[in-house]
Amino acid sequence: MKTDRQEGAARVSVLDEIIDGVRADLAERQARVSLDELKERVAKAPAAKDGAAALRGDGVKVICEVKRSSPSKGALAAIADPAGLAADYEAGGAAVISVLTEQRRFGGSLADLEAVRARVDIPVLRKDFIVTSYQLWEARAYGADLALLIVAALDQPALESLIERAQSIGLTPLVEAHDEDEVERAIDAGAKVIGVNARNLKTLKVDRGTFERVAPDIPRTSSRSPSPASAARTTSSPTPTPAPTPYSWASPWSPARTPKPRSPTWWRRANTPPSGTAATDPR
Ligand SMILES: O=C(O)c1ccccc1NCC(=O)[C@H](O)[C@H](O)COP(=O)(O)O
Repeated sequence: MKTDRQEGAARVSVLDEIIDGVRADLAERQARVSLDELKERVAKAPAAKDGAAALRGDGVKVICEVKRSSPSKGALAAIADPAGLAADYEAGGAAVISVLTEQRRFGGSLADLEAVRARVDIPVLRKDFIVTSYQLWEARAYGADLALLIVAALDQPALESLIERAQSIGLTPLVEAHDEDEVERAIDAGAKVIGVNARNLKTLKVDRGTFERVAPDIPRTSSRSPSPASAARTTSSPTPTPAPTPYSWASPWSPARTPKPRSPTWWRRANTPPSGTAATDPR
């Protein structure tokens, strides 16, 4: 039987194409580096920094991004020295540094992540298209404290299991959603830090009203954020100042909007405060 993807090219989204490339690159890395090797490296690594704590609190917290190119914008900046750029971001007041590690469309690498980790003291996010726990181990092995999980890229069981796995190895999962349904999926899956991307990753269209529309659905006990690149863009400027974002990171629950009716289980789960992360792998 034909799948949706086989029936016609029109049904294959930009996100699908990116993930196909990510899986091909991942297969090569898995052939070179075993999971056990990654785990050994993680065991020797310093403990992860608290990514969620870095994003909580009053005022706007900015995630600054090391990103050379993107499918929507093409080439952005050559970034010969990603660690130097990250140090500039840190000096400029960034709360977290996001490092694109996807190679084909974004020009990133795990080497960039490692170099940034070695230079800055603030938490570092691995920004990629994570579809397996191997990539989470890689993230930790190369120094990430947070890892991006994109709801649109994962079915619900995979999302739940990757959130759990990330937490179990000390990573803070930053779960990215684009609409109300994805926010609900993120919360149901146990996300505590939710990023709202104004860009639909399947069509690349941007709707600047997205955060305002979906933020009221995110409980106060979660950190909510516009997507990293909405808050701070990669720049070749030597001393970039984090750009202001129109949205406060932890803006108060909007009384102007009545949240959708939710089940008692939803409310219990959504309002359970972050419990911290376990440092050990149960496996
Ligand atoms: O930015 C893209 O073109 C893009 C396309 C498909 C999947 C992901 C994509 N970007 C991921 C990012 O790293 C972006 O920083 C983030 O999504 C927001 O970027 P922007 O919409 O340009 O502010």
